[in-house]
Amino acid sequence: MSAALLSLDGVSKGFPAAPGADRRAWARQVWRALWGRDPVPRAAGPGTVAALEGVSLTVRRGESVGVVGLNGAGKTTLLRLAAGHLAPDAGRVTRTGRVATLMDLTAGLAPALSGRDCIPLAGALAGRSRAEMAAAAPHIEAFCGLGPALDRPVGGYSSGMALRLGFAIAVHCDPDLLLVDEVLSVGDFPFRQRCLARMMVLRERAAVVLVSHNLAEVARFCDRVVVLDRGRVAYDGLPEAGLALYRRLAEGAEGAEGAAPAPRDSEDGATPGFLKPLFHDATRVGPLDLAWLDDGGAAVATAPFGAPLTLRLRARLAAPARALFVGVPLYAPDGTRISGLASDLAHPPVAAGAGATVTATLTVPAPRLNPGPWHGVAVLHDGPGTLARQPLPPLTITGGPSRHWGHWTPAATWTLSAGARSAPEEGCEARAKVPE
Ligand SMILES: Nc1ncnc2c1ncn2[C@@H]1O[C@H](COP(=O)(O)OP(=O)(O)OP(=O)(O)O)[C@@H](O)[C@H]1O
Repeated sequence: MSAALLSLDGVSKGFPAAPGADRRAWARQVWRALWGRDPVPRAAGPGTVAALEGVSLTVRRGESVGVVGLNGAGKTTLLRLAAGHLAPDAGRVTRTGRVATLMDLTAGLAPALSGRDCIPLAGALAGRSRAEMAAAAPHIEAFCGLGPALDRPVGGYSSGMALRLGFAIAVHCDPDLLLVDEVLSVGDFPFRQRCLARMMVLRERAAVVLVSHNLAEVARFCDRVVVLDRGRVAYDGLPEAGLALYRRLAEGAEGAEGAAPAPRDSEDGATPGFLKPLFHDATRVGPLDLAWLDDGGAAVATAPFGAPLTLRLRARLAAPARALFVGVPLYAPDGTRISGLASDLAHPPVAAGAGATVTATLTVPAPRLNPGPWHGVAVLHDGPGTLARQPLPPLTITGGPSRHWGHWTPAATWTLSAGARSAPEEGCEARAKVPE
């Protein structure tokens, strides 16, 4: 497992709700900065808005985490705590490595200075040396694409221009953790695409936390989604289920008092962690009936190496669905995700009424998966929403090549020759085929 760059452990944060309390809160911050503690321990009371309550999450190198939630859910507060701009009232925030933030477009940009002169200034505020920023400056200038405007005072920049400069500085500060709060929305479409592409490169060796109301961008960029609901983590896991929950919150279906509890990871300790979160919206679909089938249509728990694999899904709809399709992420015995198969790539989504039985079959004619217990998940979608996410039944692949490496052994042929002069005339040649 890769290194944790950010951990929030039971973090709560409140803000004074009473008019005039701002000054006392400011004095408290100063006291805390000077003495490292509050003048008196503070608990969220009637005069306090609880922005975050008991939030725990860990962000690791290589992750791109989208944070979504309705207005006032606590997203910005979470990011400001993560960046160290705010101190928690309770709990602990731990950061490792270099952090870069893109939360306030004016941060590090002095209105009277030119964009070019702001580069070392913003770098210094992020803890980078003058030499580091001098080395990064040509890349920053090229990435932001401001041209001659880079020599104009930033006080006259539009918000999109400030974003270009701020983003270019943040990503070229070589951060381990990049925290981005919604600001991308002010960029034009081509620049936003460039930002996403750059963040994709960055996440290979760092981690990115992106607060956004743009669900398409979150779906495209993030491999994990945290949904905040009134200061609490309502969901933390794969984007598809997280965004589905967010949409329901937005529709008011789950945000209201007395609504069904937010879907969470299965409590079932037997399910490997990499298959989670599991999810089932019982108001829309019954449990998924899943089976691996042999050639004769009988359910099997083992399959010989190389034999065709057929998975069948059946489920009864409890509510009408407009665009049903199925996704099947496949995981190797060690938990590595090796593939994802989606029915909508081969077959258009289907509509059905309440009471209908959905049946889907997936056949992989020559999978050549290496021996061992394979895992997977069946995900039943209705358009952008997820109805259920359930583990596949156990499947063990048996037999196969006498030696094997990695996750699969493709059908392949070899030639091999050896000789003093030109092969194969003077040497010997061997032709071999990997066994079927
Ligand atoms: N400085 C502050 N003083 C008082 N209340 C605050 C302060 N900052 C945040 N809050 C309150 O904390 C709650 C969470 O705010 P936060 O800005 O974190 O939400 P958000 O999810 O980022 O919202 P949005 O989507 O509207 O940007 C809100 O009720 C907000 O009014």
